[in-house]
Amino acid sequence: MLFPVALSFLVAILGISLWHVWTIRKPKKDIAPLPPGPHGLPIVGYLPYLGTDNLHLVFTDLAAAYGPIYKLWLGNKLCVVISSAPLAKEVVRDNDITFSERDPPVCAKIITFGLNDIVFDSYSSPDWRMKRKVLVREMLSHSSIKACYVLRREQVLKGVQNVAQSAGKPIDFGETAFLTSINAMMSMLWGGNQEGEQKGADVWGQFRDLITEIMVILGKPNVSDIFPVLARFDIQGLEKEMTKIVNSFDKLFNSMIEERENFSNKLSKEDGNTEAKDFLQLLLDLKQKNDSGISITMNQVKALLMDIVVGGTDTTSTMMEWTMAELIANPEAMKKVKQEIDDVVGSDAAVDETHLPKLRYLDAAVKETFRLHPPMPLLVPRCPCDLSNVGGYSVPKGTRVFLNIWCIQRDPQLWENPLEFKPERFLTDHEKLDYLGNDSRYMPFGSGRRMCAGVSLGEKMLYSSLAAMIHAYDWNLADGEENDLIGLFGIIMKKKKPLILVPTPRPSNLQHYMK
Ligand code: HEM
Repeated sequence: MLFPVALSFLVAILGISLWHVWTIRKPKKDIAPLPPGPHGLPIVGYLPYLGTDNLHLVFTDLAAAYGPIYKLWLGNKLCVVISSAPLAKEVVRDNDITFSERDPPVCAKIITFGLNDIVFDSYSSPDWRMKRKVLVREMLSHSSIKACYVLRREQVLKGVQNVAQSAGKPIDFGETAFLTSINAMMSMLWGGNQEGEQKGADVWGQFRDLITEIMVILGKPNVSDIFPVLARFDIQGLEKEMTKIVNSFDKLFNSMIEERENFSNKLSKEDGNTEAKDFLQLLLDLKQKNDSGISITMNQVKALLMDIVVGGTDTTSTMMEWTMAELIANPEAMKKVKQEIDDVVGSDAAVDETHLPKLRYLDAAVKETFRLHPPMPLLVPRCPCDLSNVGGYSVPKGTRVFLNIWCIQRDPQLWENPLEFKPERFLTDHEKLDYLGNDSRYMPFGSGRRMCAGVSLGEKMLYSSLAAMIHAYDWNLADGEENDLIGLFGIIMKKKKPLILVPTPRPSNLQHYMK
């Protein structure tokens, strides 16, 4: 008697459980399915199949198999990859606010003084708005960028002068470009009043080394991001390394700030003049002024400095290297760029920023390089703050969304002969495309509310340094070197092999940079 009762009880429990599972798993009528995607392994998901380099290429191959929107699991993280212009538009324009969150990696939280920066802070935080306003409207406004032009120009001239020491010898062009852009950036950040050239050079050298280390660590996949439950063990030791770096940065920032505060006090006592044009002073002034309605903490000041130094230097110099590499590989285009610079600047002066609007072919060549080699081929991943729908598929809240602009900017349906370097396309059929992300076929600086905050400064630094180098020297590939145009995926996609070139001075032009 007892047995049939127990059996019916068990059947009832099983029935209820099955019904429960069925109702949970069964997609609700009005909720679209998740995008298709490859199967992975239990626990680790698709992670073992991603390989160790060139994630954008793996993602592009998967798009050929699964379509312009697909999902994959990396550990227990759901990721969605978008690889077509119309779907990218749905994300960054039509649903911009929903997709304006980030999903910051553990190491990014450390290096940004606890998400006190702009790149990784949450869109919904009022602080993010305030910081972005400070950077875009105060520090990088048209008048501020103009005001620190002298500091930038001095470093471009120095960059050209430094190359003169290696005339006729092979040099690593990427390294030269990096030195020029970090020096220009540091000068704008801090250069107005630093005491002692040598001291400045030493500190800038330390920044340079630290930035390189940050890029290496941020570029490594971190087990703590994929399995957050393991984060406290820091299995690869990356968080420990990043903490060391942020401590070094902190020391450098503290000494810069202290030195500046002492210097400003001294000045104001001596002659009542506290005005300085560099970014550090602008930030410190804002921190002190309460009447501006902006209340910024010291950690936010440091994190903003970090965004500028890290976000603005490697990107700019990497693009100098890629553009030079494409011009070396395409001598006809190089000839046109050089001819245009010679026509506009002549041999009576050095390149300066007033020449840039007239260098239309150079502009087209740089844009074409951004198309083929965007330094952030997957942008900075987005994260929806709510369940959303893209291309008829559900993208749940918290999904990490990659926009594969590398794939979109080489899509044969959008670009004629997409693999060819053809600057002319930006003078004819694609003349209207710019860096503002209004057209989802082309967005090397991103798009929408989270697009790059430093476009105009990055553009000025890149164009003026490159034009000056081409004006002052002829550049040729060093003997035995290859110019292979292959990228290596990382937080910034650089050339896999460095570009080793031999500079030959163009004496009548070079003299204007040596003063
Ligand atoms: C060639 C130079 C540069 C390139 C290619 C570049 C590219 C990018 C990209 C692709 C993003 C992500 C956009 C998105 O998610 O849609 C970004 C974000 C950002 N960039 Fe740049 N960038 C450059 C220069 C600069 C400079 C010079 C600065 C500052 C002085 C800067 C500051 C930022 C900041 C603060 C963000 C985060 C914006 C946010 O999340 O709200 N960048 N950049």
